[in-house]
Amino acid sequence: MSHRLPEPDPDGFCAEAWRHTAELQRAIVRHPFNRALAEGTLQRDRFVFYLVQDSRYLVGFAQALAGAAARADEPEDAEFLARSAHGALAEERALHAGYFERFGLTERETAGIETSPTCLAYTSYLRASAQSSPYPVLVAALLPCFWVYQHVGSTILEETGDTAEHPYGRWIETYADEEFATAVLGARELTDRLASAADERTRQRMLTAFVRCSEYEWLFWNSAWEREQWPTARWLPHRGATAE
Ligand SMILES: Cc1ncc(C[n+]2csc(CCO)c2C)c(N)n1
Repeated sequence: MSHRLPEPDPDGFCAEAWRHTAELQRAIVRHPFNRALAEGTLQRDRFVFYLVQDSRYLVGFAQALAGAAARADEPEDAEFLARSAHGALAEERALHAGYFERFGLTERETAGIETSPTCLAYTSYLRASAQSSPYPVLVAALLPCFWVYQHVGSTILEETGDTAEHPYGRWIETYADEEFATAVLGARELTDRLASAADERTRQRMLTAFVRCSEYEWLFWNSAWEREQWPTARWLPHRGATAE
């Protein structure tokens, strides 16, 4: 079942951030990668590239969430952030046990796929935010990961309807399910609350972080569509994949 989210508080940060990125959010849903994913015509190697990058992304994202949990003022917020960090790592494990196995992906094949420039840039931005941005700015950087995915997942699910026979059904279900929708609402509520207590400069920085990470979400799908490589790789001996 699809779970469309209720609209955010119209006077809050989230409503403003979504309005600000509305065109980009539409472009994300309409990106050829997501069109092909919805239609079930996405080529295996594009999806494999995406899965491998995503499993690396999830580890970095979980580290940034754990950093946010360590900095939260309220125990409930720390619990939410730590639970989300656990969720991201559980998702990474599930990718391995589920899709990696289903697509017959061996360690050798995945190790041969270099972490892409986009994946490294996005995770590096999140890790750097966890280290040196004010806590509200870090939370705003983490929000697109929740919200943009839920938006894409629920929009695709509305188009596909029944996912039982869909080759990417499990992926679609994960990001359109109810538990995940609850997590998105939690992330939005936290972000709105921090923004309403923040000064104008911090709020501006929150918006900048939200926009940047929404851009990285687009870049992430685009990099899988194009199977983005390091243009410099041709001058280097073949490297096995590393975390960095
Ligand atoms: C590039 C990229 N962006 C967002 C997600 C979605 N996501 C991953 S973990 C998590 C929250 C914790 O369960 C969310 C929303 C993804 N998989 N890959």
